[in-house]
Amino acid sequence: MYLSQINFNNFRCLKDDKLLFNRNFNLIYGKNGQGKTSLIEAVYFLATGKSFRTKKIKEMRKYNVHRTIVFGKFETNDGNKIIAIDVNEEKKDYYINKSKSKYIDYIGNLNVISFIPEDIELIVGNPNIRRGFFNYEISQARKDYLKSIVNFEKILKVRNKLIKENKTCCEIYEIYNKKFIEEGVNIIVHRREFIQKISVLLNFNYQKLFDKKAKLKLRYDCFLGDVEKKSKSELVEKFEEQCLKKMGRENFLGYSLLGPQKDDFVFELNGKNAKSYSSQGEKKSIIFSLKISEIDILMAEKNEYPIFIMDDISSYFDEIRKNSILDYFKNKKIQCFITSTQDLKIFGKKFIVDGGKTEVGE
Ligand SMILES: Nc1ncnc2c1ncn2[C@@H]1O[C@H](COP(=O)(O)OP(=O)(O)OP(=O)(O)O)[C@@H](O)[C@H]1O
Repeated sequence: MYLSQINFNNFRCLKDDKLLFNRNFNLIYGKNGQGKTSLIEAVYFLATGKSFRTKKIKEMRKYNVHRTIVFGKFETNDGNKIIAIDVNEEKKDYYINKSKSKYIDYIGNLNVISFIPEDIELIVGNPNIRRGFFNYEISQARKDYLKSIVNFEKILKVRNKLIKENKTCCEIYEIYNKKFIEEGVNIIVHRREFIQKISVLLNFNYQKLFDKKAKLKLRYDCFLGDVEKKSKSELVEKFEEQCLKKMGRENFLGYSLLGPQKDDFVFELNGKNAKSYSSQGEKKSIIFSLKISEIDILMAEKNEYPIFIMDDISSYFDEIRKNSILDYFKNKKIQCFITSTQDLKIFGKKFIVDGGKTEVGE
Protein backbone atom coordinates (compact mmCIF):
# COMPACT_ATOMS: atom_id res chain seq x y z
CA MET A 1 0.00 0.00 0.00
CA TYR A 2 1.02 3.57 -0.50
CA LEU A 3 0.04 6.75 1.31
CA SER A 4 -0.14 9.38 -1.41
CA GLN A 5 -1.33 12.35 0.62
CA ILE A 6 -1.70 13.63 4.14
CA ASN A 7 -3.34 16.80 5.43
CA PHE A 8 -3.00 17.88 9.02
CA ASN A 9 -4.52 20.63 11.01
CA ASN A 10 -3.29 21.68 14.48
CA PHE A 11 -1.08 18.62 14.87
CA ARG A 12 1.68 19.26 17.46
CA CYS A 13 4.10 21.95 16.26
CA LEU A 14 3.37 21.38 12.55
CA LYS A 15 2.11 24.24 10.41
CA ASP A 16 -1.17 23.14 8.75
CA ASP A 17 -0.30 21.56 5.44
CA LYS A 18 -1.06 19.08 2.67
CA LEU A 19 1.84 16.86 1.62
CA LEU A 20 2.15 14.53 -1.36
CA PHE A 21 4.38 11.52 -0.74
CA ASN A 22 6.67 9.40 -2.85
CA ARG A 23 5.73 5.79 -3.49
CA ASN A 24 9.04 4.53 -2.07
CA PHE A 25 11.31 6.75 0.04
CA ASN A 26 10.32 9.86 1.92
CA LEU A 27 13.17 11.43 3.83
CA ILE A 28 12.07 13.83 6.55
CA TYR A 29 15.13 15.88 7.13
CA GLY A 30 16.02 18.74 9.48
CA LYS A 31 17.74 19.91 12.64
CA ASN A 32 16.72 18.74 16.10
CA GLY A 33 13.41 19.94 17.49
CA GLN A 34 11.95 21.13 14.15
CA GLY A 35 9.00 18.72 13.86
CA LYS A 36 10.36 15.67 11.97
CA THR A 37 9.04 13.16 14.50
CA SER A 38 5.73 15.04 14.67
CA LEU A 39 5.34 14.58 10.93
CA ILE A 40 5.80 10.81 10.98
CA GLU A 41 3.71 10.69 14.15
CA ALA A 42 0.88 12.29 12.13
CA VAL A 43 1.25 9.50 9.54
CA TYR A 44 1.22 6.87 12.28
CA PHE A 45 -1.76 8.51 13.96
CA LEU A 46 -3.69 8.59 10.69
CA ALA A 47 -3.12 4.85 10.28
CA THR A 48 -3.71 3.72 13.86
CA GLY A 49 -5.59 6.38 15.81
CA LYS A 50 -2.69 6.24 18.28
CA SER A 51 0.66 7.89 18.79
CA PHE A 52 3.92 5.98 19.14
CA ARG A 53 5.12 8.39 21.82
CA THR A 54 2.18 9.26 24.01
CA LYS A 55 -1.08 7.84 25.30
CA LYS A 56 -2.49 11.33 25.90
CA ILE A 57 -4.48 12.75 23.01
CA LYS A 58 -4.05 16.28 24.26
CA GLU A 59 -0.29 16.10 23.70
CA MET A 60 -0.86 15.60 19.97
CA ARG A 61 -3.10 18.65 19.65
CA LYS A 62 -1.25 21.89 19.10
CA TYR A 63 -0.78 23.69 22.44
CA ASN A 64 -4.00 25.41 23.60
CA VAL A 65 -6.08 24.06 20.73
CA HIS A 66 -9.14 21.83 21.13
CA ARG A 67 -9.43 20.24 17.72
CA THR A 68 -7.00 18.41 15.46
CA ILE A 69 -7.76 16.79 12.12
CA VAL A 70 -5.58 14.40 10.15
CA PHE A 71 -6.71 13.29 6.71
CA GLY A 72 -5.05 11.04 4.12
CA LYS A 73 -5.41 9.26 0.80
CA PHE A 74 -3.85 5.89 0.12
CA GLU A 75 -3.75 3.20 -2.53
CA THR A 76 -4.20 -0.51 -1.90
CA ASN A 77 -4.67 -3.59 -4.08
CA ASP A 78 -8.41 -3.11 -3.54
CA GLY A 79 -8.44 0.49 -4.75
CA ASN A 80 -8.03 3.95 -3.27
CA LYS A 81 -9.26 5.01 0.14
CA ILE A 82 -9.65 8.26 2.01
CA ILE A 83 -9.42 8.18 5.79
CA ALA A 84 -9.55 10.82 8.48
CA ILE A 85 -9.51 11.27 12.23
CA ASP A 86 -11.16 14.24 13.84
CA VAL A 87 -9.99 14.82 17.41
CA ASN A 88 -12.20 17.12 19.42
CA GLU A 89 -11.08 17.50 23.04
CA GLU A 90 -10.75 13.83 24.15
CA LYS A 91 -13.13 12.45 21.52
CA LYS A 92 -11.91 10.85 18.29
CA ASP A 93 -14.16 10.38 15.26
CA TYR A 94 -12.98 8.06 12.50
CA TYR A 95 -13.92 8.33 8.83
CA ILE A 96 -13.43 5.93 5.91
CA ASN A 97 -14.29 7.32 2.49
CA LYS A 98 -16.05 10.23 4.20
CA SER A 99 -18.43 7.98 6.25
CA LYS A 100 -18.14 7.81 10.01
CA SER A 101 -16.64 4.52 11.13
CA LYS A 102 -16.02 2.56 14.33
CA TYR A 103 -12.43 2.27 15.54
CA ILE A 104 -12.58 -1.49 15.14
CA ASP A 105 -13.40 -1.08 11.42
CA TYR A 106 -10.94 1.78 10.95
CA ILE A 107 -7.77 0.05 12.03
CA GLY A 108 -6.17 -2.38 9.63
CA ASN A 109 -7.06 -0.25 6.60
CA LEU A 110 -3.77 1.60 6.33
CA ASN A 111 -1.20 -0.81 7.77
CA VAL A 112 1.88 0.70 9.30
CA ILE A 113 4.98 -0.64 10.98
CA SER A 114 7.13 1.79 12.93
CA PHE A 115 10.66 1.68 14.24
CA ILE A 116 11.50 4.35 16.79
CA PRO A 117 14.21 4.69 19.47
CA GLU A 118 11.66 4.02 22.25
CA ASP A 119 11.00 0.54 20.78
CA ILE A 120 13.89 -0.76 22.87
CA GLU A 121 11.28 -0.80 25.68
CA LEU A 122 9.80 -3.83 23.95
CA ILE A 123 12.74 -5.76 25.32
CA VAL A 124 13.64 -3.93 28.51
CA GLY A 125 10.23 -2.59 29.55
CA ASN A 126 7.46 -4.27 31.53
CA PRO A 127 5.14 -6.99 30.12
CA ASN A 128 2.36 -4.47 29.66
CA ILE A 129 4.34 -2.81 26.86
CA ARG A 130 4.89 -6.12 25.06
CA ARG A 131 1.25 -7.14 25.44
CA GLY A 132 0.06 -3.79 24.03
CA PHE A 133 2.48 -4.12 21.14
CA PHE A 134 1.55 -7.68 20.19
CA ASN A 135 -2.15 -6.98 20.66
CA TYR A 136 -1.90 -4.20 18.16
CA GLU A 137 0.28 -6.12 15.71
CA ILE A 138 -1.90 -9.24 15.71
CA SER A 139 -4.97 -7.01 15.27
CA GLN A 140 -3.51 -5.37 12.18
CA ALA A 141 -3.44 -8.76 10.49
CA ARG A 142 -6.55 -10.31 12.10
CA LYS A 143 -9.78 -8.54 12.89
CA ASP A 144 -11.06 -11.54 14.94
CA TYR A 145 -8.25 -11.04 17.40
CA LEU A 146 -9.10 -7.40 17.96
CA LYS A 147 -12.75 -8.37 18.59
CA SER A 148 -11.62 -10.96 21.14
CA ILE A 149 -9.39 -8.44 22.93
CA VAL A 150 -12.12 -5.79 23.11
CA ASN A 151 -14.64 -8.36 24.31
CA PHE A 152 -12.23 -9.90 26.82
CA GLU A 153 -11.48 -6.52 28.39
CA LYS A 154 -15.19 -5.90 28.95
CA ILE A 155 -15.66 -9.39 30.45
CA LEU A 156 -12.61 -8.96 32.69
CA LYS A 157 -14.00 -5.70 34.08
CA VAL A 158 -17.28 -7.40 35.01
CA ARG A 159 -15.48 -10.43 36.45
CA ASN A 160 -13.32 -8.17 38.62
CA LYS A 161 -16.39 -6.28 39.81
CA LEU A 162 -18.20 -9.53 40.73
CA ILE A 163 -15.16 -10.82 42.63
CA LYS A 164 -14.86 -7.52 44.49
CA GLU A 165 -18.55 -7.67 45.44
CA ASN A 166 -18.14 -11.25 46.76
CA LYS A 167 -20.49 -12.64 44.13
CA THR A 168 -18.41 -15.62 42.99
CA CYS A 169 -21.13 -18.01 44.22
CA CYS A 170 -23.78 -16.31 42.07
CA GLU A 171 -24.99 -17.62 38.73
CA ILE A 172 -23.98 -14.39 37.00
CA TYR A 173 -20.38 -15.04 37.99
CA GLU A 174 -20.60 -18.54 36.47
CA ILE A 175 -21.81 -17.01 33.20
CA TYR A 176 -19.04 -14.40 33.11
CA ASN A 177 -16.36 -16.85 34.16
CA LYS A 178 -17.35 -19.13 31.27
CA LYS A 179 -17.12 -16.21 28.82
CA PHE A 180 -13.82 -15.16 30.42
CA ILE A 181 -12.36 -18.62 29.78
CA GLU A 182 -13.76 -18.91 26.23
CA GLU A 183 -12.50 -15.52 25.07
CA GLY A 184 -9.24 -16.00 26.98
CA VAL A 185 -8.60 -19.22 25.10
CA ASN A 186 -9.33 -17.49 21.76
CA ILE A 187 -6.65 -14.94 22.63
CA ILE A 188 -4.15 -17.64 23.63
CA VAL A 189 -4.68 -19.53 20.37
CA HIS A 190 -4.16 -16.38 18.25
CA ARG A 191 -1.09 -15.37 20.24
CA ARG A 192 0.42 -18.84 20.08
CA GLU A 193 -0.03 -19.02 16.32
CA PHE A 194 1.31 -15.52 15.71
CA ILE A 195 4.35 -15.99 17.93
CA GLN A 196 5.21 -19.34 16.32
CA LYS A 197 5.14 -17.69 12.89
CA ILE A 198 6.98 -14.53 13.80
CA SER A 199 9.64 -16.37 15.79
CA VAL A 200 10.77 -18.27 12.69
CA LEU A 201 10.86 -15.08 10.61
CA LEU A 202 12.62 -13.21 13.39
CA ASN A 203 15.46 -15.72 13.49
CA PHE A 204 15.73 -15.72 9.70
CA ASN A 205 15.80 -11.91 9.42
CA TYR A 206 18.23 -11.48 12.31
CA GLN A 207 20.65 -13.95 10.75
CA LYS A 208 20.30 -12.35 7.31
CA LEU A 209 20.74 -8.76 8.44
CA PHE A 210 22.95 -8.94 11.51
CA ASP A 211 24.54 -12.22 12.54
CA LYS A 212 24.59 -15.42 10.49
CA LYS A 213 25.44 -17.63 13.47
CA ALA A 214 22.98 -16.29 16.04
CA LYS A 215 19.85 -18.09 17.21
CA LEU A 216 16.99 -15.77 18.04
CA LYS A 217 13.71 -16.95 19.47
CA LEU A 218 10.54 -15.22 20.59
CA ARG A 219 8.83 -17.27 23.28
CA TYR A 220 5.20 -16.92 24.30
CA ASP A 221 5.16 -16.96 28.10
CA CYS A 222 1.50 -17.86 28.65
CA PHE A 223 0.01 -17.66 32.15
CA LEU A 224 -1.17 -21.28 31.66
CA GLY A 225 2.40 -22.52 31.20
CA ASP A 226 3.30 -24.60 28.18
CA VAL A 227 0.47 -24.21 25.65
CA GLU A 228 2.36 -25.06 22.48
CA LYS A 229 0.74 -28.37 21.59
CA LYS A 230 -2.54 -28.14 23.50
CA SER A 231 -5.92 -28.37 21.77
CA LYS A 232 -8.56 -25.73 22.41
CA SER A 233 -10.54 -28.05 24.72
CA GLU A 234 -7.40 -28.91 26.69
CA LEU A 235 -6.73 -25.20 27.12
CA VAL A 236 -10.28 -24.61 28.37
CA GLU A 237 -9.87 -27.47 30.84
CA LYS A 238 -6.55 -26.15 32.12
CA PHE A 239 -7.94 -22.62 32.40
CA GLU A 240 -10.98 -23.90 34.39
CA GLU A 241 -8.68 -25.82 36.74
CA GLN A 242 -6.58 -22.70 37.37
CA CYS A 243 -9.70 -20.60 37.99
CA LEU A 244 -10.82 -23.02 40.70
CA LYS A 245 -7.34 -23.09 42.24
CA LYS A 246 -7.08 -19.31 42.42
CA MET A 247 -10.67 -18.65 43.48
CA GLY A 248 -9.95 -18.34 47.19
CA ARG A 249 -7.08 -15.91 46.69
CA GLU A 250 -9.05 -13.89 44.10
CA ASN A 251 -11.91 -13.55 46.60
CA PHE A 252 -9.45 -12.43 49.25
CA LEU A 253 -7.73 -9.84 47.02
CA GLY A 254 -10.84 -8.75 45.09
CA TYR A 255 -9.63 -9.06 41.50
CA SER A 256 -8.67 -11.56 38.77
CA LEU A 257 -5.29 -13.17 39.26
CA LEU A 258 -5.10 -15.11 36.04
CA GLY A 259 -5.86 -14.72 32.36
CA PRO A 260 -4.11 -13.62 29.17
CA GLN A 261 -3.87 -10.10 30.64
CA LYS A 262 -0.95 -11.63 32.60
CA ASP A 263 0.89 -13.09 29.57
CA ASP A 264 4.37 -12.08 28.49
CA PHE A 265 6.67 -12.53 25.48
CA VAL A 266 10.38 -13.25 25.86
CA PHE A 267 13.18 -12.60 23.36
CA GLU A 268 15.97 -15.18 23.66
CA LEU A 269 19.25 -14.63 21.87
CA ASN A 270 21.44 -17.73 21.79
CA GLY A 271 19.33 -19.28 24.54
CA LYS A 272 19.59 -16.29 26.91
CA ASN A 273 16.94 -13.72 27.80
CA ALA A 274 17.84 -10.64 25.72
CA LYS A 275 16.48 -8.32 28.42
CA SER A 276 19.24 -9.32 30.83
CA TYR A 277 22.06 -10.49 28.56
CA SER A 278 22.04 -8.74 25.15
CA SER A 279 24.08 -5.62 24.36
CA GLN A 280 22.42 -2.35 23.30
CA GLY A 281 23.42 -3.02 19.67
CA GLU A 282 21.98 -6.52 19.80
CA LYS A 283 18.74 -5.22 21.31
CA LYS A 284 18.34 -2.64 18.51
CA SER A 285 19.05 -5.33 15.93
CA ILE A 286 16.49 -7.68 17.52
CA ILE A 287 13.82 -4.99 17.41
CA PHE A 288 14.64 -4.08 13.83
CA SER A 289 14.40 -7.76 12.85
CA LEU A 290 11.07 -7.95 14.66
CA LYS A 291 9.72 -5.05 12.63
CA ILE A 292 10.92 -6.58 9.38
CA SER A 293 9.27 -9.85 10.38
CA GLU A 294 6.00 -8.02 10.96
CA ILE A 295 6.23 -6.69 7.44
CA ASP A 296 6.62 -10.29 6.20
CA ILE A 297 3.60 -11.40 8.24
CA LEU A 298 1.40 -8.60 6.96
CA MET A 299 2.51 -9.37 3.42
CA ALA A 300 1.61 -13.05 3.91
CA GLU A 301 -1.78 -12.31 5.52
CA LYS A 302 -2.86 -9.42 3.32
CA ASN A 303 -0.78 -9.83 0.17
CA GLU A 304 0.29 -6.24 0.54
CA TYR A 305 3.22 -4.44 2.15
CA PRO A 306 2.43 -2.03 4.99
CA ILE A 307 4.01 1.40 5.02
CA PHE A 308 7.11 1.76 7.20
CA ILE A 309 8.09 4.56 9.54
CA MET A 310 11.53 4.95 11.01
CA ASP A 311 12.53 7.73 13.37
CA ASP A 312 16.09 8.94 13.68
CA ILE A 313 17.87 6.37 11.50
CA SER A 314 21.25 8.09 11.89
CA SER A 315 21.34 7.60 15.65
CA TYR A 316 20.44 3.93 15.39
CA PHE A 317 22.83 2.29 12.97
CA ASP A 318 26.31 2.72 11.58
CA GLU A 319 26.89 3.53 7.90
CA ILE A 320 27.07 -0.10 6.72
CA ARG A 321 23.95 -1.23 8.54
CA LYS A 322 22.11 1.92 7.48
CA ASN A 323 22.86 1.21 3.82
CA SER A 324 21.88 -2.44 4.05
CA ILE A 325 18.59 -1.40 5.68
CA LEU A 326 17.88 1.19 2.99
CA ASP A 327 18.71 -1.41 0.32
CA TYR A 328 16.29 -3.83 1.94
CA PHE A 329 13.39 -1.38 1.57
CA LYS A 330 14.44 -0.31 -1.90
CA ASN A 331 14.48 -3.90 -3.17
CA LYS A 332 11.08 -4.69 -1.67
CA LYS A 333 9.51 -1.43 -2.90
CA ILE A 334 8.02 -0.63 0.50
CA GLN A 335 6.88 2.93 1.13
CA CYS A 336 9.14 4.38 3.83
CA PHE A 337 9.11 7.52 5.94
CA ILE A 338 12.49 8.07 7.49
CA THR A 339 13.57 11.00 9.66
CA SER A 340 17.17 12.05 9.91
CA THR A 341 19.32 14.99 10.90
CA GLN A 342 21.70 13.92 8.11
CA ASP A 343 20.98 14.28 4.42
CA LEU A 344 20.86 10.66 3.25
CA LYS A 345 21.66 9.86 -0.35
CA ILE A 346 18.47 8.07 -1.28
CA PHE A 347 16.08 8.08 -4.19
CA GLY A 348 12.64 9.41 -3.46
CA LYS A 349 11.36 12.65 -2.03
CA LYS A 350 12.96 14.88 0.55
CA PHE A 351 10.95 17.00 3.00
CA ILE A 352 12.86 19.63 4.91
CA VAL A 353 11.26 20.48 8.24
CA ASP A 354 12.14 23.77 9.85
CA GLY A 355 10.22 25.31 12.75
CA GLY A 356 7.20 23.08 12.03
CA LYS A 357 7.08 24.14 8.38
CA THR A 358 7.68 21.53 5.67
CA GLU A 359 9.28 22.29 2.30
CA VAL A 360 9.93 19.80 -0.48
CA GLY A 361 13.69 19.56 -1.04
CA GLU A 362 15.89 18.75 -4.02
N1 LIG B 1 1.33 19.60 21.18
C1 LIG B 1 2.33 20.38 20.75
N2 LIG B 1 2.05 21.61 20.24
C2 LIG B 1 3.06 22.42 19.79
N3 LIG B 1 4.37 22.09 19.83
C3 LIG B 1 4.70 20.88 20.32
C4 LIG B 1 3.70 19.96 20.80
N4 LIG B 1 4.32 18.84 21.22
C5 LIG B 1 5.63 19.03 21.04
N5 LIG B 1 5.88 20.26 20.49
C6 LIG B 1 7.18 20.84 20.12
O1 LIG B 1 7.49 20.40 18.81
C7 LIG B 1 8.88 20.55 18.60
C8 LIG B 1 9.35 19.51 17.60
O2 LIG B 1 9.32 18.21 18.15
P1 LIG B 1 9.72 16.91 17.29
O3 LIG B 1 9.96 15.85 18.27
O4 LIG B 1 8.71 16.66 16.23
O5 LIG B 1 11.09 17.39 16.61
P2 LIG B 1 12.22 16.57 15.81
O6 LIG B 1 12.53 17.40 14.60
O7 LIG B 1 11.81 15.18 15.59
O8 LIG B 1 13.39 16.64 16.84
P3 LIG B 1 14.63 15.63 17.16
O9 LIG B 1 15.48 15.55 15.93
O10 LIG B 1 15.30 16.35 18.27
O11 LIG B 1 14.03 14.33 17.57
C9 LIG B 1 9.52 20.48 19.97
O12 LIG B 1 10.19 21.70 20.20
C10 LIG B 1 8.35 20.33 20.94
O13 LIG B 1 8.51 21.11 22.09
